[in-house]
Amino acid sequence: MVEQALGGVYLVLSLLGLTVLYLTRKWVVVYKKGGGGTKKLPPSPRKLPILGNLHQVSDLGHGPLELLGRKYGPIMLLQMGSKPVIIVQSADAAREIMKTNDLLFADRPHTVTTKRLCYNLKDMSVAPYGEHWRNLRSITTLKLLSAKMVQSFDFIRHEETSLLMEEIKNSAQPVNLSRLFWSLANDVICRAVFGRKYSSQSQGEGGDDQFLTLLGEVCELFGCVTIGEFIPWLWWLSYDLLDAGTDTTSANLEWAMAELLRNPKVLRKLQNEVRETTKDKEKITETELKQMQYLKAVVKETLRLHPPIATAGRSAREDVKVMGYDIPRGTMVLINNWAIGRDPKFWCEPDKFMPERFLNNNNSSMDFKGLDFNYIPFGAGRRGCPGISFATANIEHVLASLVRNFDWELPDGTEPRDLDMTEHPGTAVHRKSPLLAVATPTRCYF
Ligand code: HEM
Repeated sequence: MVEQALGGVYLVLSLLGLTVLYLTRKWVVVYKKGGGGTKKLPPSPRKLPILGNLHQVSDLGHGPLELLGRKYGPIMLLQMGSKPVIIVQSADAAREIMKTNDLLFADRPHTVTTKRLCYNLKDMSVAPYGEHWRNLRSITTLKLLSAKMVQSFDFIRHEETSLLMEEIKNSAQPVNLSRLFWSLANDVICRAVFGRKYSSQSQGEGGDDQFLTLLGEVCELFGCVTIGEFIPWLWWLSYDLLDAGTDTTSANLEWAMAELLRNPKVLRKLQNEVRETTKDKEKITETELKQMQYLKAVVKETLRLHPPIATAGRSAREDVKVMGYDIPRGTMVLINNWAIGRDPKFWCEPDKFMPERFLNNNNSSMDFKGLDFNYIPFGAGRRGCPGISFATANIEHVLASLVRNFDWELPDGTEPRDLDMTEHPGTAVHRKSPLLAVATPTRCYF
């Protein structure tokens, strides 16, 4: 009996050993074939058979990756089960991917889920580089999200922001800003895309929540990752313009208000600028927003510390060398915007919220165009975000209105330094706990 049991264990162990040998050999083949000689691969933490590096970074979150990068350098190779993934965490390495070799990295990685839910990769954000993607991209940048079009949505931003102000004024305090921002961002984008909104607020206009329920269900489906689809950043790729606009914008507003509540001096400085610039005006228009340099610095600093898309994904279209290392065709590449925005080699006191850093001479010309690779919250190159103007117009308008019309404080006497800033990665990186704040309307309320 005992002998039989031991025999069984021996058999299982042997089979396991053979599987390990086979799989390990397979990975080696992936990385050695095609070039003739041995390839020079980026440094990599020690791997386990079958699992590779899965046990070290189970979900490829931006924080754990940054920690690992401190040991293995700005470009490293992780073996996530059977998938090799290159992690890029410095401005120099990002420049080589998104500028020097932009065309060779103009594909997105995809999974079974993205293929199924994105019309077999017909959606612009996941479409492979080629004619179909180029057509969608030019329609989007030249028509849907052109500067002229974004300007034409001005009235939508005004109406929706005024509704938000009214809701905050009439709500029981404290207000749940996280919920309000999500609903506002979704209403603005739905009105721009479909000409109507779908939140319960619009029930009287024949609106219903079915659409939002469907959107929620799609989010859930993307949340159900299968083995081999371990990469959280891919979730945001799922929804066309709709979710790209809603989730990122609301996350940014949430973090901006959280940082302002945590830094009352910054909040006061911003309020002074906004109130001074708009003191004779009824509405905040583009003209006033253009003059608000501190507001722009607050938005930039929020996107540096809390980029909603913390890691941007690309895929190598051909064998290519980056920083002297060989990257085989088809390899997935993750660019950690979050780590780059906090790199102490470039940013002094990187974890501190200091909008002033964007007003000083060295950084004042930094914008979102992806020309300076120390700061790429919207990505860069051919696949860089086409929604920059749409997003910033919305964010600046809402933030200016919030600090102009209300004084803000944390509920229940919470000290600013005690505000919980834990992140909750998902489609976009939001706060873990909803942001609650007490709003007191000011004399200049409109
Ligand atoms: C704060 C707001 C936003 C941030 C931080 C953001 C960030 C990003 C990033 C990092 C990428 C990947 C870029 C790359 O690979 O180089 C991206 C792509 C994209 N974004 Fe945004 N985004 C924002 C808002 C928006 C809005 C409002 C829209 C549309 C209305 C939008 C539409 C898209 C689309 C369609 C892509 C995929 C582009 C392609 O693959 O060709 N985003 N975004």
